[in-house]
Amino acid sequence: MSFHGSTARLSEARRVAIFGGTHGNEMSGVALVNLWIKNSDDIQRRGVDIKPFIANPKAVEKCVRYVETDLNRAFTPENLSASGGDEFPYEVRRAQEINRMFGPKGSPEAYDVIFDLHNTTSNMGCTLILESSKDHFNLQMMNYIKKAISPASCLVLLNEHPLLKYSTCRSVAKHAVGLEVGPQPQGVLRSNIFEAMRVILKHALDFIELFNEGMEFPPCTVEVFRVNERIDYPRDANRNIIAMVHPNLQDCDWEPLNPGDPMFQTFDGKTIPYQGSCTVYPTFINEAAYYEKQQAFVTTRRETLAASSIRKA
Ligand SMILES: CC(=O)N[C@@H](CC(=O)O)C(=O)O
Ligand SMILES: [Zn+2]
Repeated sequence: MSFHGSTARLSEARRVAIFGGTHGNEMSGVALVNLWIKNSDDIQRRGVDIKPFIANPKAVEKCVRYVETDLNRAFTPENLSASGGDEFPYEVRRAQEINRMFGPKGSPEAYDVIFDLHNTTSNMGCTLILESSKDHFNLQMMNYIKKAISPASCLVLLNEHPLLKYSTCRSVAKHAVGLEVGPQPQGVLRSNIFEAMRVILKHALDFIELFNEGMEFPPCTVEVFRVNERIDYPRDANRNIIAMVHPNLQDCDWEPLNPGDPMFQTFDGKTIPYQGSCTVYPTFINEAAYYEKQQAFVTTRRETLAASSIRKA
């Protein structure tokens, strides 16, 4: 990235991938990517090579999140640099293959953008997930999408936490964009969720086309929700869950949770309040896939990021 005046000059985004089925039971991404593999009319853009791709075909076939280990946690430097083969879990071998096809991660040959399509059982609506607050291309894309879909809304989750960040499939690309749409049960297709995902992708690809054509995007600000803390369910000495998300919190993703507000409800009816020190914005509330990760929800803090003006180099 170089600066002329205050405009960042960035290389164009010629190679773009759309991943569905990173988790085999999140059906909107699976259906959209399979549709686009058959007929790519919707995703053609001038001057951009766009590849729709099923990331975890074995998990899709079985309609499970993963076969042996979570593919969206597998793109660690250790996994990607390991040599050998058969002794590794299927998803680790698949991560190495994806890294060869779309990476190598961190190299100049890597794909420019990877969109990774997910569904959540939480009531999160349309959420775009970023991994860096310093990626001005992605911040400008967020601003573009938010304006384009208005008055509908989509929120930006920033997962830049030193301990809570994980090694995603999309992190192979120079610009990683997660798209999380819910609520939708695992293994289920809902037309409204499918449609919301399709429309966001349409605007995202429009942004890339305009950028490649030389449009300058002026400075802007983007509201993001930065991942702050992971909250587990209350458990007994045997690690069994003893409470559920409180009815006042259930489905209230992105709404402020204040100290003292009800958070969990025990099986015998007692309320457990939130005891943090300030207002937070919970999300991924009661996500089905996160029971095994000991996570009832994640708290976020709202902040405003400044994006510099950008233009193709
Ligand atoms: C429900 C779900 O799978 N969420 C994604 C979020 C992401 O892509 O960062 C995950 O845990 O990998
Ligand atoms: Zn997922």
